[in-house]
Amino acid sequence: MSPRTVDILLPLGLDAPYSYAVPEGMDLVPGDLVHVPLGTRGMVGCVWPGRGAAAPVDPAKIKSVKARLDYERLPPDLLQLIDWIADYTLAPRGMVLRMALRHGESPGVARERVGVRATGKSPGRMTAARHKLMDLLADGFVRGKGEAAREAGVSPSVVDGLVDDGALETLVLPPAPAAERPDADHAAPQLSDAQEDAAAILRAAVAARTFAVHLLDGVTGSGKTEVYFEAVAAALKAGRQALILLPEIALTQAFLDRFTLRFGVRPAEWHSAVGTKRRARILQGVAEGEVRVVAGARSALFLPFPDLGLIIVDEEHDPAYKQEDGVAYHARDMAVVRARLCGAPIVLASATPSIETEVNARRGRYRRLALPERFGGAKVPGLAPIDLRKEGPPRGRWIAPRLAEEIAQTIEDGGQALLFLNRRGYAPLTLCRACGHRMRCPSCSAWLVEHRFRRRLACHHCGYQAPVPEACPGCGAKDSLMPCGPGVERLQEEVQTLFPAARSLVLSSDLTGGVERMRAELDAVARGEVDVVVGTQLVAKGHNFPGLALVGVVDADVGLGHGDPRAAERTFQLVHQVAGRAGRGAAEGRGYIQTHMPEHPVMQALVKGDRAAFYETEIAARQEAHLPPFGRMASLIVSATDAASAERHARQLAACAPRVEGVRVLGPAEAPLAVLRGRHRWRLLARAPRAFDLSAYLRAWRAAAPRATGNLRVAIDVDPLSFL
Ligand SMILES: Nc1ncnc2c1ncn2[C@@H]1O[C@H](COP(=O)(O)OP(=O)(O)OP(=O)(O)O)[C@@H](O)[C@H]1O
Ligand SMILES: [Zn+2]
Repeated sequence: MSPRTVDILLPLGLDAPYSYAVPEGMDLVPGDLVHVPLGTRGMVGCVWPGRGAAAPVDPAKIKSVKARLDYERLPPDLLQLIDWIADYTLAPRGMVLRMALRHGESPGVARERVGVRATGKSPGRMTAARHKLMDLLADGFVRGKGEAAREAGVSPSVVDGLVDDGALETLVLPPAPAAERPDADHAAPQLSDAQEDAAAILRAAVAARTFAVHLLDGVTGSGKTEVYFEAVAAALKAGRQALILLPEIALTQAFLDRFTLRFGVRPAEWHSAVGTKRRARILQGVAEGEVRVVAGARSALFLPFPDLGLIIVDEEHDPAYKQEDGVAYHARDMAVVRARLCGAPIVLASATPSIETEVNARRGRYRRLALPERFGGAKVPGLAPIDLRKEGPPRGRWIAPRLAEEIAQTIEDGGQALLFLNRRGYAPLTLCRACGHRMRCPSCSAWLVEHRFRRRLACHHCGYQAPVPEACPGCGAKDSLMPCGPGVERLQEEVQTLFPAARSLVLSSDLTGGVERMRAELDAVARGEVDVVVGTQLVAKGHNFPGLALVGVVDADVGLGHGDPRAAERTFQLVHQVAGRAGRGAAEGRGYIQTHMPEHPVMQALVKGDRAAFYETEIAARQEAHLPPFGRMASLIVSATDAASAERHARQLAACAPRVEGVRVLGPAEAPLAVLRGRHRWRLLARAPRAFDLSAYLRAWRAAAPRATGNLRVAIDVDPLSFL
C-alpha cells in the first residue's frame, strides 16, 4: 500500500510544494507546521492545501514528515493571503511563506517561574527582614519569589532562608502571558461629536463582522488615533483580535504609551527591534488567541491570527509600507486583501491619503469618515512661501532671513521651532576645490554623503562607509575637499551660528544609539527641552510635540522633478505632515516653505491650505497620463555584475514581451541608479489599463523569456513606488 502523502510548502525560493509521506498515526491539516527532512538537514515547512500540484514522487524515494510543531498553525486566511501575494507579485510562494515563518523558531521552554506561599509554620528565628516578608505573605496568596522580595523590600536570600526554615513553601507558577489583556473600558475618552460619529460607524463595522474598507480622513491632530481605538475596543469586547500597522518604529514608541493610557496595558509589539525570543513568544500568543492586539510594522501582517476582527493601517500613505527587497509587496494593499479574506473591517488612517486611497474613497469603494478639525479647537497652521529666488539666504547658508527672524521670535516667546530638510548627514556631495573630483561610492552610481558627527563618507544606497580622506584621491591636494549643499547636520551648524544660545537637536534615522536614543530624543522634544529641532522625514510622522509653534521647510523642492510620477504626491504629503506637527498645543502654529518655485501647483496648494485643489490637480494629471490608479504598472530591473550582460538580457527580455492590446512595454533603459552594490541595472516598465491582469501578463512574459543564468537577476515589482 502506498503511504498517505501531503503537500508541504517550504520557505525557500520555490513556488510549488513538495510531497511527503505522513507517518502512521499522525493527522495533518493545511496550515500545520511540520519538521521535514530536506537534503542533509531538516526544515520547518507548512502543510499546504492539496491541489494535486505537488510533483508525483517515486514512492521509494518519498520521505516522511518528522514531527508536527504543536504550538502554532497558520489559519486558512493566512494561507490564502500567501497564495494571493505570490500570485500578485510573482514572488515564489515559498518566499512569501517565509515571511510568515521567519520568526517561527520554537519559543523554547519558558523559564520556570517559582512562587512562594506561607505554610502556617512560624519561623524558628525572627529578624526585621523576616518579619516584613511574613507580614506580606500573611494573606496566604502566592507571589513570585523575586516579586515577594521586592514588595517586602528585603533581599531574595531572606526568602530562601524562610523556605529552608519551613515557614514558606515554593511552587511552580504558570508562565507569564505573552501580553496582558487590554481592557476596552480602561480609560475611554470623551469624544468630540465628529469623533463620535466616526467611532460609531467603526464600532458597527466591527460588530457586523464583514469586510469593509474605511478611510479615516482627518486633519493632522484631529484625534484619529482615539477614534480607531474605539474600533479596537469594540473588537476586544467582541472577544476578537486586532492588528494595528504603523509605518515606523520611532512612531511605535509614543504610540505604545498612548495605547497604554487607553487600554491599561501595552499591546504586543512586533518589528525588527523586538528580540527573536520575544517574537517567538508573541507569535505563539497570537496563534493561541491569547494576544489580543498587536501593534507592528508591515511584517505583522503575516502573523497567524486565528480570529482577526479588525485591521488598522495608520498613516496609510507612508511609503515605508512598501517592501522593495525580496518579495516586493505593499503592506497597506495586502492588509486590505487580508481583511477581505478573513471578512473583517479595515481602517486606513491619514491626514494626506495616498492618491490610490483617495480615488477609492471618491469612487465609493472605501467609506470616508471625515474629521475636518483639530481636536480641542486648535488650528492647522498656515504655510507662507519664501521665494528663494528673491529673498534667499546668503551664499553658503540655507536659512532665509525671514525664516531666521521667525525662529528668533519663536524662541523668545518660549516656543519650539522645527526645521525640516529631507537630507541625512552633513553634505550630499563632497568636491575637490583644486581639481573638481567628486567623492563617489565605489559600488554605486551615487555620491558619498558626508556624516560629520561620525567623520565618515557614506553611501545611502549600499551602506558603504569610509573616513574622509586628508588628500583628494583625484589630484592629491591636501585639505581641498569641501562639502557642497546642506544636510541636517550642516543645518544644525547654521542654527548654532545664528542662535548660539538655543538648544538644538538633529533628528534623523541614522543617529547612533538606535531606537532607544531616538525615543529619548523624541521625548525630550515633546517635553520642551529643545528649542530648535532639525529633522529629516522622520519628524514628519505622526509625532505630537505640544510646544512646537514654528515649522520651516528648508527646501521644499528636494523631492520634485526627478521624473518620478509620485514626486508631487510625496512632496505634498511630507510638507503637509511636517507642518501638521506645529500648533498642536497651546501656541498657535506657523509654517514657512522655502522654494524656488512658489508658483508650482503643489506649493500653491500647500500655501493656500487647499488640500482639495491638490487632489483635483493630481488626480486629473494621473488620469490624463494613465498613471496609477488609472492604469497599472510593473517594473522589471535586470541586473548583473557586468554592464554588457545586463543590457543584453534586458534587450532580449524586451524582444519577447507578449504583444497584447493595451499593454505597453517601455525600455529597456539604464536605470537612474545605474549601478547599485556593484551591479549594473537596466529597467523595463510595463503599463496596462486599470482592469488588466498584469500579473498574468508578467507570468506569461517570464515564461517566454530566456532564463537568467549566471549572476543575472530580474526583479519584478508590481505597482512600483520607487523609480530608481
Ligand atoms: N477625545 C479626545 N479626548 C482627549 N484628547 C484627545 C481626544 N482626541 C484627540 N485627543 C488628543 O489630541 C491630540 C491629537 O490626536 P492624534 O494624535 O490622535 O491626532 P491624529 O489625527 O492622529 O494626528 P496626526 O495625523 O498628526 O498624527 C493628541 O494629543 C490626543 O491625545
Ligand atoms: Zn553604494
